[in-house]
Amino acid sequence: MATKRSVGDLKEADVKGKRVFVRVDLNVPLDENLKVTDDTRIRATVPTIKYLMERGARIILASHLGRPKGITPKYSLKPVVPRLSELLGITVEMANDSIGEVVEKSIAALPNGGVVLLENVRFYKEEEKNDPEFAKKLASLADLYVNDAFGTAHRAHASTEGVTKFLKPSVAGFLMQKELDYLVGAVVNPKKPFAAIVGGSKVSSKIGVIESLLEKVDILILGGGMIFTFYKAQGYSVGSSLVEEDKLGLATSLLEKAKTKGVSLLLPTDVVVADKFAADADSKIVPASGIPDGWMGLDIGPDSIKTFSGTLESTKTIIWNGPMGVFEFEKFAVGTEAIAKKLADLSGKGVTTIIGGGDSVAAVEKVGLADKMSHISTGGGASLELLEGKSLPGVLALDDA
Ligand SMILES: Nc1ncnc2c1ncn2[C@@H]1O[C@H](COP(=O)(O)OP(=O)(O)O)[C@@H](O)[C@H]1O
Ligand SMILES: O=C(OP(=O)(O)O)[C@H](O)COP(=O)(O)O
Repeated sequence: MATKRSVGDLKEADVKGKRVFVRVDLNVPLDENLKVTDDTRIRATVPTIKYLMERGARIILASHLGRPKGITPKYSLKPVVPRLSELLGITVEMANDSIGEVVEKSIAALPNGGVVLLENVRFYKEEEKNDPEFAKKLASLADLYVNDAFGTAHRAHASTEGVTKFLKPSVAGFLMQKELDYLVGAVVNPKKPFAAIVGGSKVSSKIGVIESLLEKVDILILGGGMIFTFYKAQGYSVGSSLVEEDKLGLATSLLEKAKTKGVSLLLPTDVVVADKFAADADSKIVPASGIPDGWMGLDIGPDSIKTFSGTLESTKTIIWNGPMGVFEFEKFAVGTEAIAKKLADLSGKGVTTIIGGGDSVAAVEKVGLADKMSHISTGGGASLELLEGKSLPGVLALDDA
């Protein structure tokens, strides 16, 4: 496994009275009223923050939320503050920016053990560009750097990678360490047969991962928004379903590669289609090859659930990232919930089950099955890239142990 695990240890850092910049992943799902619908990622940040609070550090939290283009109020991190404050037992202060004078003033006023949350770092385009000037500005806010954002460790951005060039020491937080310890162990030498289930909506960033997954897994099950690019590549009509037109060639070559490698690549054979993207849409079940014009696929159908469940029976390790459908709408949550139940059931029979990703974990939490799984990971894309054998830039950038 290329990703290093022996990263600098937070326990060796002297933090009393120091300004500690902690990159966390608070990219949580919000509903239309901007209410947090799953707090897994917030809870996961608590051990590192509490540890620093107890040792008198002055804590500066930074995160992104969503994929905003410039300053966008609906992607503010403000909705996270009440739950975070409750979990930490203090009032977390919210800054209105992530760099600059206002932020510097809030930090100067922070008492030992105090916590300030910076506004969404992606409100600056420089964050995703990993702009060195922006990274320098972030670095200037603090005396040391802790990366606890495992969910964003596969992104080489200013607050996950660039900042470490200007702020030392740069060490891993407890969540980062825990995720690496578990996932590297579980995927380097998985018990076989090994299956990956990939769905969700981040098609363009995850379809590329499939190529490497075909080298690692025995079974690959696809669902969610991922499938329509594969259908279209096979000449099926997909109505108004989510399709990445520029990935049709890649989809065709992946189907070929799976055959050559002897990997069972399973696509749903039936889908639940909707006449609009809404909770109260009209819906019907159609064969995968027959999505009518004007309809969009929002869930996998009952035959697919049956086939997927049967196939998973034979496995010893399963990693799942990306919901099977738009589970936020009850009507289209059936496939995701059925797969969650299947994995919980297999977990009880000794199969290693790993669920990763903000929305996938939210779906499993929603049906109350999270504690039945072997490992709940705060990273979807990050855990898939680890599985591919890739180095995670956010981890590579940290000091060596
Ligand atoms: N068929 C589909 N069409 C559009 N969106 C979908 C479809 N199936 C699932 N999704 C959406 O995918 C989103 C989660 O995708 P993603 O971010 O890739 O997962 P994760 O956060 O678990 O990594 C969910 O909000 C869900 O509604
Ligand atoms: O939610 C995340 O990734 P995930 O959906 O793959 O788990 C991370 O916060 C990274 O977000 P990004 O994929 O917008 O860089």
